[in-house]
Amino acid sequence: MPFRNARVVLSLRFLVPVIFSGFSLLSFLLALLLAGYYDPSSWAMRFWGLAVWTISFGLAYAIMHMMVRPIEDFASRIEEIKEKESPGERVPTAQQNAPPRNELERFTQALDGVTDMLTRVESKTHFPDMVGESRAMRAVFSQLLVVAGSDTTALILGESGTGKELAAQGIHANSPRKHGPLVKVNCAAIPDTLVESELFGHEKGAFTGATTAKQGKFQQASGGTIFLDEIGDMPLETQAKLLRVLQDREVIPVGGSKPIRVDVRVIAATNKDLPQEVRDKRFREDLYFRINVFPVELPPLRDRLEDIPLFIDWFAQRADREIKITNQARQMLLAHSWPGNVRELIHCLERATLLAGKGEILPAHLPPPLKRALPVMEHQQSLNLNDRLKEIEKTLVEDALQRSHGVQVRAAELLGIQVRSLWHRVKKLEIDVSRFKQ
Ligand SMILES: Nc1ncnc2c1ncn2[C@@H]1O[C@H](COP(=O)(O)OP(=O)(O)OP(=O)(O)O)[C@@H](O)[C@H]1O
Repeated sequence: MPFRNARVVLSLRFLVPVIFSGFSLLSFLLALLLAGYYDPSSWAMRFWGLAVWTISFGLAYAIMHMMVRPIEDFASRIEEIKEKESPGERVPTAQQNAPPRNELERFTQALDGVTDMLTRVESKTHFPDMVGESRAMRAVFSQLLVVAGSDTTALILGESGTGKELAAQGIHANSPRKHGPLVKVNCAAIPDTLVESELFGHEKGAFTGATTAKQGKFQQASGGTIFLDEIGDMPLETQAKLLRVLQDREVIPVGGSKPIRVDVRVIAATNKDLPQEVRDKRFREDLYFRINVFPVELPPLRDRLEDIPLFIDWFAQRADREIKITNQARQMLLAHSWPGNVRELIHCLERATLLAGKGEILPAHLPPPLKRALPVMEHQQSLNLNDRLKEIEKTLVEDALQRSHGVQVRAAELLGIQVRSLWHRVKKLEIDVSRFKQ
């Protein structure tokens, strides 16, 4: 969006005068034509034509310049303030890192920065418990904020430990139902036979052991939100009943016959591939469509490694102590693929701070899977600068190719470079692109 703004500004500055002077010239010629003085071979007419064009261009340019200049100055001032307030705080992308080549880029970068700053401030206010300033997380925060404002069913997707439950809490806390209850149900943790009575309640004597009538979670959540965690593990029979509740907004307790109205907003979450579950007939297709109204996908930690330093600071704040970490240990945290995501990172930091005592966290304090990166890092450190840069470049290019499944135009976009430049690098680094194609 800011890019477009900058373009608009430039168009205003140059295009408007060109159009305006063009029209002036045309009107001048038309006036001569109508008055019967039009003669293309006349030097006087050419002279006055040129004069009309130049004067109208100059006039329009001066007016546009006066209007546009304050906007550009404003953008530069914000850029300066931002630099002073948070020097080096952000991890810039390849494109952001490059110095601006012209006015247009300077302007675009300044406005991009303002947008970034605003969303970071916003996400900290709205989701104080969620750490993350990476682009991927800021995209998630905006989606969470959008869905929070409505009563729509939200479906949170993502690997285990990526923060799905925190996201659900965030949606509820930012929703108009925030003063109502947030009731959590872990569909995977309840025995199949009890899921229905847990969700919808039961009447007295509905089954052996039901000595009293009991309200279900849907009723408990009335006026608020119900969070159906691990919905992919819900038994098929209960899925059919849940579908009816979502359609009719009524529950019938087990053993009962009278429907009870419920006013509940539903948030569901799963780490399962629901379309695959549907194909395997373990999840009802109609329920999938019913809950897949507004899906939000939480990125795995390996796709937002730039958030790791923030997690270290956040962890130190929670532990109420300063945590020092050696450069090598930090590099190891960044080199790990974090299959257990944030949960694994938190456990790793807990363990390392305990082992480190009052000292710095060293590579030795990190768990064995992280130490696997050590030989690679040592190998990298033994290389000279050019070879190290070449290895890093190769890793980044290969990573982009991996993520784009070998589509080079997409990989170039991910890297923020021209596709020609990518071709050159692929050749120079002797990368076989075909192995990334699906
Ligand atoms: N962005 C985050 N900021 C702070 N803590 C986080 C973040 N994401 C996850 N956590 C922490 O990681 C742990 C796991 O998070 P959570 O239970 O929300 O994940 P989940 O995706 O629901 O996991 P699962 O699928 O296994 O239930 C929790 O301790 C949570 O506080």
